[in-house]
Amino acid sequence: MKQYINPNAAIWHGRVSNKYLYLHEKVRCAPLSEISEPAKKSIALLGYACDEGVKRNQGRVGAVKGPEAIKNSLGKFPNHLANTVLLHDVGAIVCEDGDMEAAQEALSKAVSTLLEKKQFPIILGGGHDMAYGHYHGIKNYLDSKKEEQTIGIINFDAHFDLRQNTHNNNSGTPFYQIAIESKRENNIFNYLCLGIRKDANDRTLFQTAKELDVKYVLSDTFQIQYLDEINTWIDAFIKNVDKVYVTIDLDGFSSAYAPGVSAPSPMGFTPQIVVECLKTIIGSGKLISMDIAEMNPKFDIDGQTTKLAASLLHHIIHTIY
Ligand SMILES: N=CN[C@@H](CCC(=O)O)C(=O)O
Ligand SMILES: [Mn+2]
Ligand SMILES: [Mn+2]
Repeated sequence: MKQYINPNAAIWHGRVSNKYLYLHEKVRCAPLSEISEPAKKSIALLGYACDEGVKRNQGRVGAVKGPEAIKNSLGKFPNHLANTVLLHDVGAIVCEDGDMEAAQEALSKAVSTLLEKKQFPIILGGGHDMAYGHYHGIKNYLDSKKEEQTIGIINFDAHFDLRQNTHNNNSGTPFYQIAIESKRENNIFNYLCLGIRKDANDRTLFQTAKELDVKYVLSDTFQIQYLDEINTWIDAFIKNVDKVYVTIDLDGFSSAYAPGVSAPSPMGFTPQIVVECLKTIIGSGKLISMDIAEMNPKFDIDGQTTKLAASLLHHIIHTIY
């Protein structure tokens, strides 16, 4: 596959214990083609090293280096996974000659392959255009089972990413593209956004969200003191779908926590509320795949954003299994 690179073992390093105390000691680097159906539970980390969508959306580029930065940070974290749980680095999807659509297509195929091989995929980006490829990978996998399973998308984000793709596809259009395709195929578009900023989405985006029956929680309500209510909304959303795809756009976090993104949010949400919501979502047993988007090391300060992304990952991998 032209848009794919093998894992780079050199990025996994840290304290050496020789007792698997650290995740860089636990992780196994394996190209996608070498992943086989595991006897045990297995997590696969795949990069989406592409910021072409951010560039097309007039954003600040740099997210192409996001996946490696997150993996490198995660490697230094302690490993509390059971020996029976496997953790793989399966490399990254890359964008050749600005062909973002080919990268999305390659991502879609890679996600389907991982699900087919009974892995829990975690995709690390990269621009949020990866959501389009990621969603299709899940959908194609589920459709191949002919069980007509429905997918609910839960997006932690300051932005709807429902821009119309009249001029081009980019990091601001993935959920609009999914919505239009769902409509064409007579499928319900199940989309819940948590942390939407009124000062970062114009009136037409709110109007599009209304027309598409998008459920959302504004950033001023997406706070820990409203957790019970938020959990009620999440539960109600999940009840209506068979599988859940979670996507976390790092630019939804306050820039106090996540300065290393293309479009920072000074008044964004906290890590605490996201972690609590993730517990609810994972507890539902319906989470099929997830990603972390928009990591941009070029604008990070003292590695805070990579460390936040790695902390979230650490929490997730230790909660799902
Ligand atoms: N993926 C990000 N999308 C945002 C970017 C906002 C910005 O550049 O300020 C959007 O298009 O709304
Ligand atoms: Mn965003
Ligand atoms: Mn986004």
